[in-house]
Amino acid sequence: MTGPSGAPEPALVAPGGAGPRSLLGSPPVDLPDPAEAAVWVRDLTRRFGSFEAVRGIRFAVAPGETFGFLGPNGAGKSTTIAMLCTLLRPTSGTALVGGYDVVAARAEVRRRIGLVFQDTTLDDYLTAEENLRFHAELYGLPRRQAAERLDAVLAMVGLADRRRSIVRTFSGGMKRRLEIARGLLHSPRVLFLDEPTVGLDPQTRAHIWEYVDQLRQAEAITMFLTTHYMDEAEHCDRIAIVDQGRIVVMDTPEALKASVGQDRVEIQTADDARAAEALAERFGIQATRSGEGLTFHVAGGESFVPRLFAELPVTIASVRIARPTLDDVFMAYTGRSIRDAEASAGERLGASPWVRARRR
Ligand SMILES: Nc1ncnc2c1ncn2[C@@H]1O[C@H](COP(=O)(O)OP(=O)(O)OP(=O)(O)O)[C@@H](O)[C@H]1O
Repeated sequence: MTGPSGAPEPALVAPGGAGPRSLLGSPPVDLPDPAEAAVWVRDLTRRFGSFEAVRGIRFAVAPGETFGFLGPNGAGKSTTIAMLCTLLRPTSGTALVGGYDVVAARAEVRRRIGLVFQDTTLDDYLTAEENLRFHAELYGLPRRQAAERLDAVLAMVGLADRRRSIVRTFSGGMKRRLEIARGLLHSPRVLFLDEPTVGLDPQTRAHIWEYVDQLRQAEAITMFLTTHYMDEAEHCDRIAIVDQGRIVVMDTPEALKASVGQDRVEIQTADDARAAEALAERFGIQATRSGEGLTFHVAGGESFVPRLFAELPVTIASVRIARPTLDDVFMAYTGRSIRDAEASAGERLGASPWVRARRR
């Protein structure tokens, strides 16, 4: 796999900032001392029969960091999170959470983590408060401590005034917020959120993120989340872009976008097919066609556009230049858009009865 042409290879930055790393294929990441990391993962793999869902990933998350796994459906995000939460045994490799091994010290790991999963596990027939109390008992929280904590977490997710409502009457967004509150109840060191906003409408997703961002300030907690929404990855301190069981690249969202280095140019023309041919012949640019026109990437979009008008033998109706997004980063490092990756994963996954059963 190759990086974006001409772009300097971004570093796989491990907590502590220890030196640059090369990154593509299976990158040799220098890991910090396991004792300094909230999550520490070395060469982790997971196979299902002959299929390798997670293929030797390596990364570390610093205490207090919000770290995201960004990738299309089927990339191995949930499988990784399930291993880190001790719900699935790795095939090989090592993973430590809060300094404890996820295989050898499951109970220690479980005490230190909170989970918010894609599928709701709330009891619909209990009130918000009863759901939380049940969880506090499971974790053996002393009664007074539980009561205080319950007040705090309900306030944190804006549900204090709905504490006595039956969960069945909650909207999807409220349920997700309650799940986040529950995940935080026992004051975990690391909160795992697997696609925390999947299935919610854009406005509710934005609200959930407001709460998550506030939590980061209030709790100084480490967060590990997965998402296939590019915009959500922007909330992370660092992200790992994952594809087909591998970490393709890992850095801050800003550094990743800077590494792509090229602007995205979208044009609408009188004849897109001819324009695409001319772009290839005259400028060596491969443009992709969408319903709305042509898209391509160049360094210095603004200075390129006048040349385009002067040299393209087709009338240009409109031009739009955009700075790189995480979408472009995904495209640059994997060679396809996350939407195409999702579509092909969908075809692949569609055949699997296991996945069909899991999907709502
Ligand atoms: N128990 C299982 N048995 C067989 N295959 C599995 C199992 N769990 C996961 N897989 C396969 O492993 C691959 C990775 O799945 P995983 O759920 O980790 O992906 P993901 O990135 O989290 O995507 P999604 O958001 O759709 O869950 C997929 O191809 C999936 O079909």
